Amino acid sequence: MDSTTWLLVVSAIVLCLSVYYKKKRHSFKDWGIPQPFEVPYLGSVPRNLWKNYHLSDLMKDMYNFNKEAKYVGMHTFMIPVIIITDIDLVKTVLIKEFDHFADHRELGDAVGDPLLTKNLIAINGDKWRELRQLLSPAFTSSKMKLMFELMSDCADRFAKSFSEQFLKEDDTDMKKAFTKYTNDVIATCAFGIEIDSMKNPDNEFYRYGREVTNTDGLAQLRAIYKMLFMIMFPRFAKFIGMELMREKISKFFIGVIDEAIKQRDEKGTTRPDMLQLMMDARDKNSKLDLVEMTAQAFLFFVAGFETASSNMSLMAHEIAVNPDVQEKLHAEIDEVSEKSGDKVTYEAIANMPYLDAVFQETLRLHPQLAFLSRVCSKTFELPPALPGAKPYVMKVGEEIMIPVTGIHQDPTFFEEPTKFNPERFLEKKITTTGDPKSLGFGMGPRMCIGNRFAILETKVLFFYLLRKHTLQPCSKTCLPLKYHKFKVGPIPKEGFWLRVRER
Ligand code: HEM
Repeated sequence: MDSTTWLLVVSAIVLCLSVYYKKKRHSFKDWGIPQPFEVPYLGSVPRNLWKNYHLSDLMKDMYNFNKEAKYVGMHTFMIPVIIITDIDLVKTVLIKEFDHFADHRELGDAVGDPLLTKNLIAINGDKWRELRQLLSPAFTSSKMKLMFELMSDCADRFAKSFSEQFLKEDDTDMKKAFTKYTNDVIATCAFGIEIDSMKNPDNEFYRYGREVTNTDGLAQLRAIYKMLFMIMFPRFAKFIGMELMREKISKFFIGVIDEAIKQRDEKGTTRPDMLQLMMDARDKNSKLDLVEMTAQAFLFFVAGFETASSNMSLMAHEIAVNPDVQEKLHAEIDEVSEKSGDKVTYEAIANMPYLDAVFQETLRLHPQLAFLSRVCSKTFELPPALPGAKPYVMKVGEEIMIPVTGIHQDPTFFEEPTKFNPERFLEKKITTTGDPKSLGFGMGPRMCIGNRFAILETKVLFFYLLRKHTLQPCSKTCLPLKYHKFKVGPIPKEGFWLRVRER
């Protein structure tokens, strides 16, 4: 081909692409919805790739893009998204009008693995309502009280191994250590299996847990883009055999649950764990089959393993770099320890206001999810984005996001928002449930079902850990803390390193 032909071909391609783009992209501006500059076809995604820009920075920018607006618009690649920035409207979509925004984006047919598509977070509509109702009794305070012993044993054992392994080290990889604890807690509470990952880090649970929640290098970013590709081009993804998780892993987890159920059914034994509660629900109305039970246990495993351990790492980091906070926490732990002796009780842990405030402040300053997401399930008219603009009618399938990091760092809600200050939660003006300014566990009927579980396992861990240890920054500690742009969660590039010393 000569150069003129090349030029014609390239121009024709560019023309086709721009006509297609104009036809497909959402014209937010026609509705008076503010929208920042975006790259054609990629939307706001590239912002996340240049400079040191983390997803939470994107959410802060979107929240602050137009302070007058109730919502703004952006695209994730070609998918249009409405970002809700008005706090009353946040409450409306998450609670008051929940029926219109009850769904999550589905992974679609391309993701064939039932463990990823049949779990609570992935399903919608009546199926979700039924399953949520069925699983909710497993997470009540009384059930947490029953599981407390299992957690407490793991925390006590973990703290002892922690001393043996890390007191002589100059620096300790805290996230790696905490995933061993969260792995053991969730294995015992969700799967009914007792493991000691500090002593035996080669167990399959721990190995597969690390694989499915891999946040090293570009692995996590690759997985997210793969997932978006599967959502946008499901048939092509299926055709080329794309998979999000190795089949071997899925088979392993189904095998574990199958074996545990068989053993309990045969021997007639019971155990105060999540599997037992699902088995009881199965016996009452037989709505849960083996794969569905495994899908739930698997989701609890992933959430418990990764989200909870990241949150613990951030809490440890803030405790280490804020000696005044650590001092107050030590004082509270010593007081409770004196009264309760070697083994702490559920009631004692539940009545530690400073420990609670440190947990809440960690989740405020470093929410695990930078945004909450909902898909419109019934047409809904949003009020005008700006005074004088038209109301926007959201259609079924359109997506909204709530920019959690933007809200959590808004100085009108939190004085000196970037400062780690647990005292603000001692005043009890803000609660983690039912307050649209505090969204670390989400809000409304679709909020985190495991929030009590996560709070309890974290508190009991820090009780046993800080009773005997002091946490200090070391040469590898990321200071000031900066999340790595390629990680989805709030994780620094170098990970979470601290020095641990005996008190
Ligand atoms: C500190 C640890 C954790 C944090 C910060 C966290 C946070 C969240 C958030 C923000 C959501 C979305 C809520 C929404 O969209 O409104 C969520 C959903 C969920 N979380 Fe957690 N989570 C944690 C630990 C856990 C644990 C330990 C479990 C299970 C044992 C769990 C199970 C779930 C489930 C099943 C959902 C989906 C609920 C639904 O769609 O109905 N989470 N979590």
